[in-house]
Amino acid sequence: LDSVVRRVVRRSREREGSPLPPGPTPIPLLGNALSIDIEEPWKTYTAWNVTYGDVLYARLLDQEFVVLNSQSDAVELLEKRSQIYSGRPVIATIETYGFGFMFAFQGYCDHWRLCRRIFHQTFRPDTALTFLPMQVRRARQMVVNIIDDPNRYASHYSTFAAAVALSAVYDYEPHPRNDPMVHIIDRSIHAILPATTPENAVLLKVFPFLLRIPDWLPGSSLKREAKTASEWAVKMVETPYQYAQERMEASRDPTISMVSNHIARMQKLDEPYRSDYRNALKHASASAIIGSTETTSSAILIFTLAMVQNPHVWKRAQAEIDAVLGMDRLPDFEDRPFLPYVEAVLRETQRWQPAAPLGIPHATTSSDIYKGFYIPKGMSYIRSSVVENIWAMSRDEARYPNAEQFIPERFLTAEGTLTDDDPAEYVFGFGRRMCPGRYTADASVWTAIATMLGTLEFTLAKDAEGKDITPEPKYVNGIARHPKAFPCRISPRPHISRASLERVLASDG
Ligand code: HEM
Repeated sequence: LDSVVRRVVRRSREREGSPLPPGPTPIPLLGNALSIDIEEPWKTYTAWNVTYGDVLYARLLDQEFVVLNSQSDAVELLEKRSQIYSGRPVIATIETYGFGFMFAFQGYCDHWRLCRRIFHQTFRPDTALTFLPMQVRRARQMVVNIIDDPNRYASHYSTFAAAVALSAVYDYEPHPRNDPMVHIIDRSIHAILPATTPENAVLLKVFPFLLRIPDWLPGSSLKREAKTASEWAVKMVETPYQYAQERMEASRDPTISMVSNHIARMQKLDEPYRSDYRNALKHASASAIIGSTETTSSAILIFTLAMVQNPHVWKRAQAEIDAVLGMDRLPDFEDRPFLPYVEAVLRETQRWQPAAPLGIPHATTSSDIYKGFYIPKGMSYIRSSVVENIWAMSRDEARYPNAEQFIPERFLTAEGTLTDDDPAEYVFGFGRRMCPGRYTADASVWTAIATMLGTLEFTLAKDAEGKDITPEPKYVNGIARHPKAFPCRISPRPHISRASLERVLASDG
């Protein structure tokens, strides 16, 4: 009791009379747990905006959240005061599930710094440019796979997303289907997803004994899930790394990838720094694969949903592509500046259903005062996060009238040129923890969308009686969010065939 009293006194001294940001009144112990939509908390925080304003405070059991609903506050704190806003809260389940290697979830420490530096050397804007031809080739291969087997479109999207990352990081070219490395990634992501849902994180925190109960007792499924996930985590870190290492040793021609570049650098280092570096390289590499697969494929799924629901959009985009490129060429990056409507479709895809609606929570390394409010320190006697509510930014009705609707035209001027409003300024997060894969992500999603628009049509699926099936998407929610595959019909445009695409792919080399 004495220590709790001391902490409360210390905190009230720190606060110097500044109140916490406004928010609904918490009830003892549970806090606001009963009024937060645990499945989609971003929607609750967005709804609270009206009553409590842009900066608000909520508590869920012993976790407290300062939620930033506006882009300007997120820039003000997470960017301009990034020195103290770049930590991460501890998410109990991540470690338990064996995914502590992901630097996205590590605090503001030296290991995170080294991982991020290694990552940045490969994915910064100028080096990311070298991936563009590979990304175009992969997008075209994805369309061939869709034409071959349209019903498994969601799986082709994840293969595309994984293939881009695997090429860049390990110089690994997966098979279009049933690739063993893609299988490891898929299984790992599915194993870790439950750990990132707030329900499981809270369950494990409140009932940590769930991890210790015998396998045969009811309730032991969490323990089993955690064990399976940890096994996949080891495979995820080690298998592709070994592949790259062995390939490098066996080959006389130098391979070009993040891992081979850094292994070469590492040889010049002395122990023990060399083993720290090797660890960081393995962790940065596996983080890149996990960070890119779910988010990139989610964006393409969201795009597909928007196209099926709004056929006038893909028709207008195709008219633009045909007018600029003609009918005998597929979009490439040099066409990008001349396709403003396609760009507007990309922006609206990112805004309409952001793939990471709350980003990844930040934590402060010391307390702060902002707009007269007290912002608690990340690791005080209760854990505090500072959350960027990307969902709320995308739902700002003053900036995006009819925000629930998919309207690419909102990013175009009356003359058809692009406006200055680019959701990339918030969908990738803020400050020192901002998504370091964003240049590659943007290029992957653009080339996927542009290639699909140039080659495919998106219509409603029909039921057994020939009636249209209207998709009612269900979302899988965690830190990242994606719609589950829904019935739809994706077919080649009349002038496109598998053979014509194969010819293009052969000439791509
Ligand atoms: C549409 C695609 C993507 C979206 C919407 C997205 C979004 C985000 C967001 C919101 C964050 C958290 C930022 C913050 O804390 O403020 C993040 C972090 C991260 N992203 Fe992405 N991302 C995407 C693709 C990628 C790709 C392709 C990669 C890898 C090549 C990647 C790797 C990472 C990593 C490693 C972090 C953690 C950074 C850190 O904690 O220092 N992401 N991403």
